[in-house]
Amino acid sequence: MSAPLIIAISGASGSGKSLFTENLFNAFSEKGRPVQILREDHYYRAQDHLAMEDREKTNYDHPNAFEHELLKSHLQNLRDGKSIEYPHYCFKTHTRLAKTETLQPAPVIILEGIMLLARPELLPLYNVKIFIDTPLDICLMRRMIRDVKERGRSLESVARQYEATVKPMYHQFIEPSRFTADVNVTQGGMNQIALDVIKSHISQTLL
Ligand SMILES: Nc1ncnc2c1ncn2[C@@H]1O[C@H](COP(=O)(O)OP(=O)(O)O)[C@@H](O)[C@H]1O
Ligand SMILES: Nc1ccn([C@@H]2O[C@H](COP(=O)(O)O)[C@@H](O)[C@H]2O)c(=O)n1
Repeated sequence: MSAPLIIAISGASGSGKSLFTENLFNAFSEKGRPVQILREDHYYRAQDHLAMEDREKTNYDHPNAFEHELLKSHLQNLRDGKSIEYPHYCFKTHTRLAKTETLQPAPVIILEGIMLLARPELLPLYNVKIFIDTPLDICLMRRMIRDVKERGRSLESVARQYEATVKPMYHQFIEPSRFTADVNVTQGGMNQIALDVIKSHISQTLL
């Protein structure tokens, strides 16, 4: 198998990265192209050694919160045609789950996460870099709803975390990383024209 096409999708928390990724994934799966999705969230560091109250104090919006060395070696393995043991993460307990999942290499790999374009050492591994450019107030609104419904948070804790780390780290690391992207996508995960343009680029590259 020739080297896979690696597409990195980044942007603020709540910008629509996951939705965009799923829409792109569906477009390729329909055509029978095996696509593998990797989420940077799964590479948050394990924190089993910390008490819950200490885990709650971690800055999850700093690049060092992720084990990017592991992500990098997984990308290299997939590129070399080798399978990986993909970690799983729990947002409620703030740590990795014990189980991993064996993932096989595929012709298209879609990666999504907040810090993917902020780590210079990862950039050469990507063939296409996309930034989902959504106004922060919209991201916050979506995050509030999602984190309360799906990640076991209270409204107060979402607001506190947003002020303390999410917003300042966005300005320090994520926002400047948009300039490394090949494509900046406005209007989030449902921007059909952006999806079509990217799909057509990928289809041509895979011919
Ligand atoms: N364009 C959109 N319009 C309406 N809701 C959206 C849109 N994009 C994303 N959402 C919703 O907002 C929430 C956060 O989006 P998600 O894709 O998970 O963001 P991210 O992965 O960037 O954190 C999800 O519930 C998602 O369904
Ligand atoms: N234990 C954790 C780990 C991460 N977060 C927040 O998740 C955000 C990134 O994930 P998205 O799916 O929203 O892109 C990031 O902004 C972290 O603050 C968390 O709250 N708890």
